[in-house]
Amino acid sequence: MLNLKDPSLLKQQAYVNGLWCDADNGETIPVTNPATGALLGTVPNMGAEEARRAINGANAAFKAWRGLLAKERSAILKKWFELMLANSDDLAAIMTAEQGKSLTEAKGEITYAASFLEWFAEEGKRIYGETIPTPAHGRRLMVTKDPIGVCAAITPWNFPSAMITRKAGPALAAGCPMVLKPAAQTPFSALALAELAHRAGVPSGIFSVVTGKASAIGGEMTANPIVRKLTFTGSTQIGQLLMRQSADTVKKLSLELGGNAPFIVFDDADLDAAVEGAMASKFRNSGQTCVCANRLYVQDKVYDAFVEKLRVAVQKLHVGDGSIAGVNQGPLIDQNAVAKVEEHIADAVAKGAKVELGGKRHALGHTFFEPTILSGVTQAMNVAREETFGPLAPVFRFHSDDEVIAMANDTEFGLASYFYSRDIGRIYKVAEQLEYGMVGINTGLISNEVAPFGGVKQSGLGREGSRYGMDDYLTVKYWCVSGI
Ligand SMILES: NC(=O)c1ccc[n+]([C@@H]2O[C@H](COP(=O)([O-])OP(=O)(O)OC[C@H]3O[C@@H](n4cnc5c(N)ncnc54)[C@H](O)[C@@H]3O)[C@@H](O)[C@H]2O)c1
Ligand SMILES: O=C[C@H](O)CS(=O)(=O)O
Repeated sequence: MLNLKDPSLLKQQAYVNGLWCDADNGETIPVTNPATGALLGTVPNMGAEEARRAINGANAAFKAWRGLLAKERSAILKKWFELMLANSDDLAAIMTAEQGKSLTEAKGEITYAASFLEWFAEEGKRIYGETIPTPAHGRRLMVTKDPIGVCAAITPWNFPSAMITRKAGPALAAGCPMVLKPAAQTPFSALALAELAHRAGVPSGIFSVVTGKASAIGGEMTANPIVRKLTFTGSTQIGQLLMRQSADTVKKLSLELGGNAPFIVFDDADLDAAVEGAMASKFRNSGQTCVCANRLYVQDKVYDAFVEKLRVAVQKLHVGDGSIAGVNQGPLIDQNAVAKVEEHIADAVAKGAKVELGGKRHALGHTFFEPTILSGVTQAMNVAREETFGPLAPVFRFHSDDEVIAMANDTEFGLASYFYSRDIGRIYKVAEQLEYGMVGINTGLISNEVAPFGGVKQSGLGREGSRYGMDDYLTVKYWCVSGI
């Protein structure tokens, strides 16, 4: 078992309407450590009935929560933020155990996750309306912004804490209750957040965590008319399903979906900086992030030098159990994830790519995989069209700016993109032509709480973080006052 400073943070029950509880039928689902396969514990295998109970509890608590002053909600969110930081070692240990990322990355995620609570604790106090110059005598026009109502959230396993607070922060700051279904692989991080929310004074029903049958819980969330907003982070495929399921009750949707990020290195780039950025973008969380560089495009004049520098850097990565000091590449989440990486490598090699480094399952076994570099990669290969979600760096060669912009945009995804150049004219031209929600220029790390995170095309709808992130939890009300 985990060696926590506060063992009470490891919860094996769901948190519904302020109470820790089991599934109605007593069923549980196991949670395992991907690095060892060891059983960490279990959580309730809940379904539609328990989800409905949480939604009803959220609805019952909504009026009082929205009735608080923004600064009163802010104080509770700030307390939650402080408790996350005060318990960051335990929260990180729980995350590393159930998700696999290194303790260093896990602690970084806790800080990142907590920053959304701090940010929206303040943003919630700045939800301004406006007056509109009247078009008619005797009338006054104005706009107020109101909390949208009960929100449902469904989150992925790769960032088990940040993907939750990036939703709960703005929702609660706006005055909305939230019912969350976390990923089955990483429920303990979500339940620890619920415990800290309780300690911070978040009232019963305002933040509930329902664990268990995804399709049953999601089915209730999408069909129940009390839920006015669904916010989802995960694959495009599931996002599309939830969008269809939400149509009958016309819910407001935030969708943070899949990516296929291009990482472009022009011949005028600082190559050492480009390699550093590629390492940060590609191998963070062992390549299991939605904004990972999925395709590395390098201009032909610097192609060989870049591949060699990248090889040197990748060789320094340390694969192992994320709880061990010095490890920076943990296991993949499951065997399906390993199979995806293997399939992308096999397909690329069969179509002419070369394995420059790695290329196979790691000697450690389980779901560990060798950090891998492929050269000679082309648009004809599956890795050019599909999100790998693993430690695979496929390097494509290109000749002209127009050619690489066309290749970079040749995808249904549009989340993150990156490029390295020191030519200001090229920087503006390329950034303006890339069809993505986010563009990293001379950097491989772009995520923070103050900037609008999100994509275009089939990478999603809406933005999270920043001042834009609050809009997704508000409705606009137009007042037309006559008889003045
Ligand atoms: N855009 C972003 O901010 C972002 C962030 C993280 C991950 N992602 C994407 O998420 C994917 C990897 O995460 P994942 O494997 O957890 O994705 P996933 O879509 O398989 O699962 C995401 C969540 O949806 C739930 N789910 C699955 N089927 C469901 C159903 N029928 N009804 C309701 N809920 C259901 C899962 O239990 C999980 O909680 C990748 O595509 C990645 O790009 C995107
Ligand atoms: O994987 C998706 C996350 O949004 C990654 S990030 O930490 O927000 O960049």
